[in-house]
Amino acid sequence: MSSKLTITRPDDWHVHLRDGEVLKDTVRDTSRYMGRAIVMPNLVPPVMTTESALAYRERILAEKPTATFTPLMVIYLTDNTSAEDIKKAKASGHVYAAKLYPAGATTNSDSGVTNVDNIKAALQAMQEVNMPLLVHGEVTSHDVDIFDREEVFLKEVLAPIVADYPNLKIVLEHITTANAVDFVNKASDNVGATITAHHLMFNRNHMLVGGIKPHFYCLPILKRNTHQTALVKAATSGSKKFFLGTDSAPHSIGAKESACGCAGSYTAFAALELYAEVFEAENALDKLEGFASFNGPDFYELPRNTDTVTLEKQSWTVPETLVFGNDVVVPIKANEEMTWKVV
Ligand SMILES: NC(=O)N[C@@H](CC(=O)O)C(=O)O
Ligand SMILES: [Zn+2]
Ligand SMILES: [Zn+2]
Repeated sequence: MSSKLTITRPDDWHVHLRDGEVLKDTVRDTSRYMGRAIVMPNLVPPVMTTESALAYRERILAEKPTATFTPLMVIYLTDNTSAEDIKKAKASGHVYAAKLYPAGATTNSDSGVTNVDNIKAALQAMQEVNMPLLVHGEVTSHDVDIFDREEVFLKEVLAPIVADYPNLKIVLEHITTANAVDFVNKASDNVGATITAHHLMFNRNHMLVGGIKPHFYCLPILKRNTHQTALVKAATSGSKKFFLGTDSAPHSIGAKESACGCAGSYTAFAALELYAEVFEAENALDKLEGFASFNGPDFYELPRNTDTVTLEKQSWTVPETLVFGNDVVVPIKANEEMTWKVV
């Protein structure tokens, strides 16, 4: 086993950089070796217009990311997003996608879409201008069990969208089930999916056995180990439909370790290292470059990065906390050993 691995510079196709005083910390971590990042728009208030996306982009750039880093902006779909809004976003040259949050499904999704019928004009325009639809794929009805919400979304919401807009590019974000893997595999090449490092490394036992561990609480929630196994198989399969999206979603320690803790896990401090552990355990390190550096840009029809990053076999301990503005965030695998390091 060689102790070094050099791959084309990766990108993160789903990340939460947040805003304000924490932005310098998230931008530093994500830009450390990611070439580009699809920046999620679920701020308060959300990034709903081209103007707010461009202003947010300027705030990110003002935090002086590494010279190799480019933020790719996303607008947040609401019941009121029009075809004109989409065309304007596309024409800006800096908005690369629009995001469907079913209203109430996850962190800061209250202004999201209440019924997909309300965004027909926007979806039609996205199909026309070739702007990908990014999807948080969970239904929100109270009578659907939280562990079934992704599976039900596939049947009730996503399948009709795929059928009605066959030329629309769709990324099913942060997939968590074997059902989602099957759905994406059976769909056309216009349908892809991101997979997080934490959904590859963990299942619901990690979150719930031996005490409830809030830092594993994210949405869609970790599922049983059979689903985890299906995700690992998909990510390491070499299929071009699956690509790296960390869904790194930091919340301050107090917001997580709470009687009503926020959903989201922080992984951007060591994203590629976490994925490398998973791929190595599967004897699939040769598939990491496709997943991390090729499949995403190919799906988005963007050029692949042209320089490289090198991972080295190196043991190090994840800090207990990391600086997060004036507060701290507890990273995934806090106090635990890592085996790879980007050098
Ligand atoms: N994944 C999460 O658990 N949380 C994300 C929102 C999201 O991506 O659904 C966040 O913004 O905190
Ligand atoms: Zn989400
Ligand atoms: Zn997310």
